Amino acid sequence: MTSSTVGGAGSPAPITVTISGAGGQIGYAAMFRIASGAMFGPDQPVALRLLEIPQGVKGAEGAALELTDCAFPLLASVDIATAPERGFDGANVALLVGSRPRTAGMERADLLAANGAIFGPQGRAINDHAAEDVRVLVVGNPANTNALIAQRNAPDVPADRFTALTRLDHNRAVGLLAERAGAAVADISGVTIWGNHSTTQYPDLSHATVAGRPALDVVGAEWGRGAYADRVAKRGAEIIEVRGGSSVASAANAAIDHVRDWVLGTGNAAATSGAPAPWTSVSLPSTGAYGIPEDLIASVPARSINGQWQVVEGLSVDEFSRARIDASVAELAAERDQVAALGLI
Ligand SMILES: NC(=O)C1=CN([C@@H]2O[C@H](COP(=O)(O)OP(=O)(O)OC[C@H]3O[C@@H](n4cnc5c(N)ncnc54)[C@H](O)[C@@H]3O)[C@@H](O)[C@H]2O)C=CC1
Ligand SMILES: O=C([O-])CC(=O)C(=O)O
Repeated sequence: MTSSTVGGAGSPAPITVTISGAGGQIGYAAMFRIASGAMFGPDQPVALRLLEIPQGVKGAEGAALELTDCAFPLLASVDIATAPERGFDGANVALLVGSRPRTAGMERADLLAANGAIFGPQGRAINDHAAEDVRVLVVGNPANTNALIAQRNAPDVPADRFTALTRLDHNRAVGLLAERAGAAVADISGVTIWGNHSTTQYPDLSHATVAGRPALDVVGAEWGRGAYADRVAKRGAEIIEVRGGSSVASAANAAIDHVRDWVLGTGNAAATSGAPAPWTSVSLPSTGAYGIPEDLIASVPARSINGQWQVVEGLSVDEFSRARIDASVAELAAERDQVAALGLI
């Protein structure tokens, strides 16, 4: 709908980013940063596709007007769509943010059915219309199972292009650890979020370090495996209680971090230098690593190398961690069984 042209001769072709639920809060918080270059860097133009349902279109239209008013040099075009087929046409990156929130008295099966009605058709539209290199990040809850539904409805797209957001949980875990340890965020590494983006997730400090020292020694295992892990897992509810609304800017920031690291890489330099690369947490279709069944989309430690997520394998898992990982994976398996029973996958 609005349109401008970027760059001159030699400028790379724009990357098309589709945001579903673009008229909502996270979409609004994400799109200006994406248009400013936060996702792909200062030399890469972007084309934005804003996908909404009719009730949400006004929000997307208003945001598009403001995008024009920002005069972002990297923003090649903005289009608004209500049909997924058009919204995902040629998409290189798909951020699936719009979903059906749980309302009072709603059963989990009703929630999964309502989301199946969104993520099934969106998966099919991605399958049929997105660019060959499409990368999908599901933000809308229940994110892991919504990603599984979309993936199963897109049989022609490589399965590992479907991911769900646990980077927000990861960033929360890093931020809260740095705060407790009195350390800089840059001094923290080796944190992992395992399992589901839900309160069963396991924020794991077993391999984390603070300025090179084992994190569980720095903060104490009792706190690190107790109150801390609990607070990370329930941080979403804490934000809702304090703010009176769910996380928005931090969720948009995490989605941008996830896609930026996926496309630009977390470990390219280390892969060639032989130095250990930092990892992050990503909900990926399981490779079977760490005993996670292969048909689940579960959070694991991962690095992106040459544009592909690779699970960090071979980390030791003690009895405590095993039980916590298994509990969250069991919840994912139960969600998978429910959507399978509903015929959604
Ligand atoms: N994975 C994560 O870490 C996090 C996930 N979330 C989830 O992200 C989702 C979005 O959150 P907000 O932006 O705050 O919600 P919001 O309610 O402000 O926006 C959602 C938008 O999605 C649109 N929408 C609904 N169905 C759609 C469809 N079929 N196609 C296109 N658009 C559709 C709505 O019209 C609305 O504008 C929620 O499910 C929330 O629970 C939120 C924070 C963190
Ligand atoms: O519970 C919500 O809707 C928001 C959410 O996922 C989070 O903050 O982690």
